[in-house]
This record gives sequence, structure tokens and C-alpha cells, in this order.
Amino acid sequence: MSKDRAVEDNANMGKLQISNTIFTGGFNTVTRMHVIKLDIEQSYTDVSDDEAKDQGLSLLSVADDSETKDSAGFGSEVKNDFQHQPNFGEKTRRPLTRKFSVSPTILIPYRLLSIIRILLLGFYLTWRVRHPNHESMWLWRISNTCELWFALSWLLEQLPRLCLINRATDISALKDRFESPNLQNPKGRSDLPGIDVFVTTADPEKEPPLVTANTILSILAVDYPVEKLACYLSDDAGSLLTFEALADTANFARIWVPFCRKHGIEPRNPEAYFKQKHDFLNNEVRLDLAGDWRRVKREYDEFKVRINSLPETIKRRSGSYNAKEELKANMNPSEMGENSSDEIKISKATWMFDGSYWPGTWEVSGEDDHSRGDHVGIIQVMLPSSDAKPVYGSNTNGKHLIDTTDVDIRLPMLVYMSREKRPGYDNNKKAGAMNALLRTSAIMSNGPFILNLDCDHYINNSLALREGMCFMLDKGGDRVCYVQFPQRFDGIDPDDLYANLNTLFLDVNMRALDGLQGPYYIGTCCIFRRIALYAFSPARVTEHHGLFGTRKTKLLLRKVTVSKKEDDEMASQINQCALDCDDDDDDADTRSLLLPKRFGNSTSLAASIKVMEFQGRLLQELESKGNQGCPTDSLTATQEPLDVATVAKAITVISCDYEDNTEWGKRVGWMYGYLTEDVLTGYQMHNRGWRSVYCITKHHAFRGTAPINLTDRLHQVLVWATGSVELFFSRNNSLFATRRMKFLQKVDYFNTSVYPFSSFFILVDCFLPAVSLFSGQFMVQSFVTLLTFNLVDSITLYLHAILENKWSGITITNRWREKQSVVMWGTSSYPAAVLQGLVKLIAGVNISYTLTPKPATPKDGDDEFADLYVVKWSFLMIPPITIMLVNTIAIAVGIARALYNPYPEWSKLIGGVSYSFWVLCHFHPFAKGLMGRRSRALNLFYVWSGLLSIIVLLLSIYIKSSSETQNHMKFLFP
Ligand SMILES: O=c1ccn([C@@H]2O[C@H](COP(=O)(O)OP(=O)(O)O[C@H]3O[C@H](CO)[C@@H](O)[C@H](O)[C@H]3O)[C@@H](O)[C@H]2O)c(=O)[nH]1
Ligand SMILES: [Mn+2]
Repeated sequence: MSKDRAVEDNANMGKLQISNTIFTGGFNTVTRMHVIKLDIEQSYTDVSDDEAKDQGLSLLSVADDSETKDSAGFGSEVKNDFQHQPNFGEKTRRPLTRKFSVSPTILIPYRLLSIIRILLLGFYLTWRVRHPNHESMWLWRISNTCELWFALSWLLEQLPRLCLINRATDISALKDRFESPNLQNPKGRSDLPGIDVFVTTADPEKEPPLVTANTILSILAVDYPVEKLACYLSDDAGSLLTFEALADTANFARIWVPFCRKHGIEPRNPEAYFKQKHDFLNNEVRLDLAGDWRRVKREYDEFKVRINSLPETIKRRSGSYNAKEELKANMNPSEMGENSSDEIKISKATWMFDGSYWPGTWEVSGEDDHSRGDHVGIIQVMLPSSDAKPVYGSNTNGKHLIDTTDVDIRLPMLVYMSREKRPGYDNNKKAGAMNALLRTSAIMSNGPFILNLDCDHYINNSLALREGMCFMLDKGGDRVCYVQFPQRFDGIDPDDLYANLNTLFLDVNMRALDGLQGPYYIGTCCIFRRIALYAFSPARVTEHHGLFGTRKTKLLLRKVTVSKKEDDEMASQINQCALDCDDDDDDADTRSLLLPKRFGNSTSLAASIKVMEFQGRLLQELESKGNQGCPTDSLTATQEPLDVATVAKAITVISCDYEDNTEWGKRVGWMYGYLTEDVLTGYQMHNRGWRSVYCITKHHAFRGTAPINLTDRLHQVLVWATGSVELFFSRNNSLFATRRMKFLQKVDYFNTSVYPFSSFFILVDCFLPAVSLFSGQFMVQSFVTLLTFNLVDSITLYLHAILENKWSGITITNRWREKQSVVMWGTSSYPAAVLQGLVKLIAGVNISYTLTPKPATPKDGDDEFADLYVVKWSFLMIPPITIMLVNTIAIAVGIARALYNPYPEWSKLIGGVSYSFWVLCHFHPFAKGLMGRRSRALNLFYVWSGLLSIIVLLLSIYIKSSSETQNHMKFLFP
């Protein structure tokens, strides 16, 4: 698109908005869109003049076309420098990743143990079934069913752990291949593909802006070619608070990012970095680190104060503007078109610092067009994209904080986005936000790869993106739809009371899946291949790559999409789109108007097609530039110029999906209609035949926060478990509906979808000992057999865990926490999830999403774990509390009955009491959470009641056995 055209389109914004209305099809309301013009100097003054000019908060900065072309089209240079190039062939052929299998010394005993356990379980269960307890058949039946179920679920869990693997990356090989001079790239410019980073935030109260700001800073400072990186923040609250916090973050990044690059800082999240202890005398650091550290720290502290006082700042500013407005209106009522002398009511608006209305949500709710679920779409480029050439800073001369003469001071693109929301239309929660980002970014930067982060998950290792790229760009990498990293956490209490670390899932199960078809997508810390999100199958993409750079891309799109039958509609539509591009290449507007007609009034389909179109056009462009032999995936050798016209067109695309909203999530992008979009979205990709990869390393690539408050944790587990139930009921998840998914992978997905249903058996098992104590009927013939079995069972389980520790690092304590949490959640969140899922299935009721509150950054001197002791009531606590009470009472009743009974059945009593105590042990963290700060007393209670019951029992056995010597043998082996 020529410059003139862009200018013309800029002037014709009004016209474009009209075409948007047509574009949204049958929807009546005119879709409006705000592209905000801001001048950062007004609010943030401590920036030098020349810096302020390129400060970025200008209207959707237009990148210089000629520059961009230069950076992309290095074809001509190739010819000139051809003879002078040494041979790099060998160097670039090194593999980027390696795969290890777990050592046989661990694997063989591990498998042996599995077999032993299966045999033991088999023997025990057959014995149980063959020997009914005639005393109490109902107890026998119930406990049998429970045990059969648990055995089965253990088997389901164990099966996928047969092929264990570990992986490693070679970052230096990546550098050699993509960033060293070679024949195609004599200057050694980075040939790494572009990455768009998506961050989502939804509520500045539950998700403190300072936390989000730190995440953004860690992204802006990541070690990746600046011109290939773009960062998008989606704000589902449409809040000015987030907006201004982001603007100030972009500002602070000018200090923070060069500082990180200069000294090789890790981690590049200022809050986490400044918390560390520093050794400035270390030989490996630069001499000026101490000075720079002090100056940057002071800047950060001021930044922190500014961000934390933003709510107050905005409130005060809006207050004074509103008062002024009111005054004005009352002075000249005629101007307001009011004839009466009544006092005029002015709506309490939220004001931006330049004295204009904030188009998003206003603090005072209830305002039409300005509430959480009812506002226009907002898009703002906070930092423009940059050129491929490094820009070096200058030395300290009063203006500049630190000396950056040899430091590249460019910053990646940064965009604020808040999608349009209207009452009566489902916004599809996080999935909706992600898809809006997917479409917006397709038009603005179109990185072939996408990193997805929650607002509280920052990049902890600045090489993380490169690590991910190793998998994507390695041989065979084109079958990888995403690279998932484990979720690691800061700020978890040392005891990890509520099993937040998730070790069993993150360190064992996910790794085991990597030996099959790949780990689940867990919603954050995940790098996607864009094309996999566009519902392509890997086979198709391989074909794509095979032809890439050698034939006509258009031809290729047509050929590829027609050759596969299953992606029917979408394929033919893309096909048509490619044809359209052919017809009238120069008239983009006519084309976008044609699309809705051809495909009905479907906004979302049209939007998805637009995205496809862009991808196609990009390929074409590369093609036409003669970019022959360009490495696969370096699609962004061309940086899409960011011009006003294209971005204005994105307006239609980022708006909420209106009536056709199901189309997007059904076919393209993040899946709609489920509480947890993540597992389902990954499931679809695996089902299409993609594989995913687990990138788990000792240094944690990403870190985030987890709820350490019992109530928050219960609600988080409720959301996850409901997602699983939804997966179970989803049409896709029939064991027979699988298309290209490996069998064991399918088994694991099935297991995931089924675990909340075990809540029924867990509940029963927790009440059984109490019921038997109350009724005086014990559930098995002999507690001795039960205990022996439990012992053997536990031993094999923990031997397993020890072996698992060898390759996953999971400890016995972790294991015990996991076991406790299965019982705790199994009696609270899981049954609630099953109920919610059933209600949705039967009545079609939409389930609401509970956003997990993120802990705020503690101020100096604050208790880091204060949240741990906050007790908030939740209905989910009712069953566990009941179980704890019932079992405690049952123990007392049982003992009392035995003591006052002339013929007490001691063996039954011991069985019942120890079983009840065993149940109570599983609820220890739960009880601690309920007691809050008084939990120390609780520990004493547990120890003493344990000891006491043992003493009482031993005493009574002693008394009993000495008085009835004949019966002695009987009670030991009844
Ligand atoms: O309407 C919404 C709801 C949520 N979010 C964002 O989604 C992310 C995750 O939400 P959170 O409540 O923190 O979920 P968690 O339980 O902490 O997160 C885990 O579980 C979720 C559901 O499976 C995944 O989406 C997350 O990525 C994963 O970290 C946050 O960044 C939110 O801002 C939105 O953008 N819009
Ligand atoms: Mn979270």
C-alpha cells in the first residue's frame, strides 16, 4: 500500500467507520472504535525532548515503508557479497534440540513396579469380591465399588507414563543457524521469526496493575531481536487504570530495558530482580553496575509509587473535571439544550489526563456505553515497531540516567487493546480476549509465533523465547503446534499447603505426555504456531513448507486447501479468498466489502478470512521479493508496515463477535463455550494431528503467582474441574471420535475429563469409617487385611514416587500433598464441578467464571504470606467441614461404645478409629486454612488426638486381653 493511500485513508476515517457498519452485518448498533491520540509529555515529564518525540504514544505510528523493505529485502546484497562468504554449512546443520530417554536403570524398575502393583491390586480386588462381608453387605458393596474405581483410575493415570522422555535445547546452535553470516544472509542479521506476545488482564482490582506492568517489562526486555517482537495487552476491564499504567510502563521501559541489556540482568522483572541479593564486587559484573543499579532502583521505586497511586490520581482528576462540567452546565443551561431551571445531572465520567473522556469503563458504573460489559473497542500503540538496525544510546550527560553508548536502546512494539463489549452478547471470557488479540495482531505485526502469558506470569529467563524457537525451527519442528512451558510460582508458602506447586501434573504427567503426542496447553507460558491456531492440520503445513519459496503461494494455498476433505467449508472459503486477492489486488476496500456478501452476514467468518488473507499476502510478498531458500518459518523477514488504514480495518475484526461469535471459537483460535478454553484448545490441535512439546528446564523460563488463600484455591480448582467435566461432555471427546490422536494420548485426555467424577467415591470413602463406627458394623472382614494391603499399596506407590523423583524431581512430601489435595478437592470443588457440568448439560445454563485474585506486590515489611491466613467463607467448605466433624465425633462415639460395652469388639474399633483418623489426616491443610492464624493450636490438636487415641486403644486392648485371655487370638486374626 502506497504512502499516499495511507494518508488518504487516514483522512477518511469516517468513511471507514461506515464500511465497518456494513461489515458487522445484521447488527444494528454502529460499531464504533476509538483510536486514542495521546501526548505522553503531558503526564510524564521526566523524559528528554528528543526522546519524547519518538515516545510512541502518537496515533498508530506509520512505519517507514522504505526502511522496512530494506530490512527485508536482502536479496540484492546476497549477489554482491557472494564470493566473500566463507562456508558455514557445517555449523548450521547442528540440531537445535535433543531428546533423551530416561535411563534404563530407572525405567526398568519403574515398569516392574507398575506390573507388581497391577498384580497386587488384582489379587486384592478378587479376594475382596470373592469374600463378602455377611455382617454388613451394603458397606461391603459400597467400599468394593470405591476400591475398584480407584484401581481403575490409577491404571488410567499410570498407562501414559510408559514412555518417559526428557528434552534439551541448544541456544548456540540456534544463533549459528539464524543469526550468523551465511550465504543467504551475509550481514548476519537475525533471521529468527517474529513473535507476538499476548498478555491478558481482566480486572485491575483482582489483578494489580503493578503485577501486569512487571510482566510487560519482562517481555519488553527479553533477549530476542527487537524488530521481531510485538507485545499486546488485552484489558477486559476497559479500565483507564490499566491504560495509564501501561503508558507509564512503556515510559519506564526506556530505562529498564537498556539497563537489562547492558548488564545482562536476570530476571528482567524489576520487582523480582530488586528483591534478590546483589554482589557488585563479583568479577563477572561491570564496574558501573552498582551505580546503575542504584539509579534504576530509585526510578523503579518512583514508578511503583506512581502506579500504586494511579487509582487515587484518576479519581481526583475525574472529580475535578466532573465538578467543572457540572458548574459549566449549571451556569449556562441553555447551552445544554435544557429549558427548565432544574439542576442538570452530569454523568460522572472518567477523564484522561489530556482532559478528554475515557472511552472505556467509567469508575461510576451503570453508565450506558461506559460499563464493563458495554463499551467500544479501544486500541492504542504505546510503542511503535522498530527497524532492524540497532540504535545505540548515549553517555550520561545529565539527561540520561545511565551510560548506554554501547547498548541497543530500541524497544519492541507495545499495544493496548480492549475489545468491544455489548450487553446481551457473550464475550467468551479469556478465549474471546485471546481471539481478539489473534485477529488484531494478524493485522498489526502478524508474527508467525505467539506467546501467551497471563498478566501475572513473567519471563524469568530472558532466553525463554529462543528456547521455544529451538523446538519450532528444528528438523521436524513444523509438526509442533505449541511449546508448553511449566507454570512455576513465586510466593507459595513453604509448606505448599494447597498443593499449588502441582508437581504431579507439571513434573510427571506433562513430561510423560511429551513421550506421547505432547503436553496439554495449560493457558499460559505457551508458544503457539500461528497457523495451528488457524485450524490447519500439520500435513497441510508441511506441504506448505515443501513448496515454500519455490512456487506461487496463491497456487499453493488453493492446492493445499482443496487436497484435504475434512476442513471443508473453511478451506473453500480461504480458497475463494486467495482468488479474490487475485482479482482486484489494489482495491482492498472493495474486497472487504465483497466478503460479507459472499459468505452471508457473518462478521466472524469474514474476520477469520481477513486473517488468512493477511497470511497469504505476506507469503506472496516474500515470494515476489525472490526470497528463495529462506529458512522455513522466517515469515516475518518482512515486517508488515503498520499503517492507519489497515489498523482501522482491524476495528471490525477486534470488535466482539456478535451473533456469529461461535464461528470463531468453533473453528479457529481459542475454543469458545467452555470455562477452561486451554485444555480444549490443545485437545483440538492434538486431534488434528499436531504434536506439542514440553520445554521444562532447571532454570524456570516463566514464573507467576498462585492463590495461597484456601478459598481462592478452592474456586480455582472448581474452574479447572468444571472445564474437565465440560471436556467429558463435549462432542469431541468420545473415545471413538478421535481423528489423528495417539491412543495413549487419548487415554490421558479421557482420564483428565473423568477425574472430577471420582468425587462421588471420595465422598463415600470419607464417610464410610464414620458410618461404620456409628453403626458398629465394620466394612471389611478384618482390618488387618485392609491395613496390610494399605501398607503394601503405599510402599509400592512411594517406591514409584522415589523412582519418579529420579527423573522428575518430585518429592515424597509433594506426593503426600497431592494425595491430600485429591481428597480435599474431591469433597469440595470436584462435586460442585460435576453438578455445574450436569446443570449446563441438561438446562444449558451458562457457568460463570471466577477470576483468581493475584496477590499484590508486598511493600517492604509486609508479611508475604498474609493472604494465607485470611479466612473467607465459601459454600465449597461445607462438605469437608462436615466430614471432619462427623469423623471426629465418630471416633469419640466408637471409643465410648467400646468402653461401656461388656463385650466390645476391639478389632472393629481399631479399624474404624484408625480409618477415621486417616481421613482426618488428609484434611489437615484444609483445617489449617480454616483456622487461619490460630493454626498452630491445630497442629497440637492433631498430634495429641493421634497420640491419645493410640494410648487409649492400647490401654483398652491391654485391659481386654488380660481379662479375656481365651479371646486373645481371635481379636488379632478374626
Ligand atoms: O474474562 C476474562 C477472564 C480471564 N481473563 C484472563 O485470563 C487469565 C487467567 O485467569 P485466572 O483467573 O488467573 O485463571 P487461573 O486459574 O489463575 O489460571 C489458569 O487456568 C485458566 C483456565 O484454565 C487458564 O486460562 C490460565 O491461563 C491458567 O493460568 C488472566 O490473565 C485473566 O486476566 C481474561 O482476560 N478475560
Ligand atoms: Mn493465574
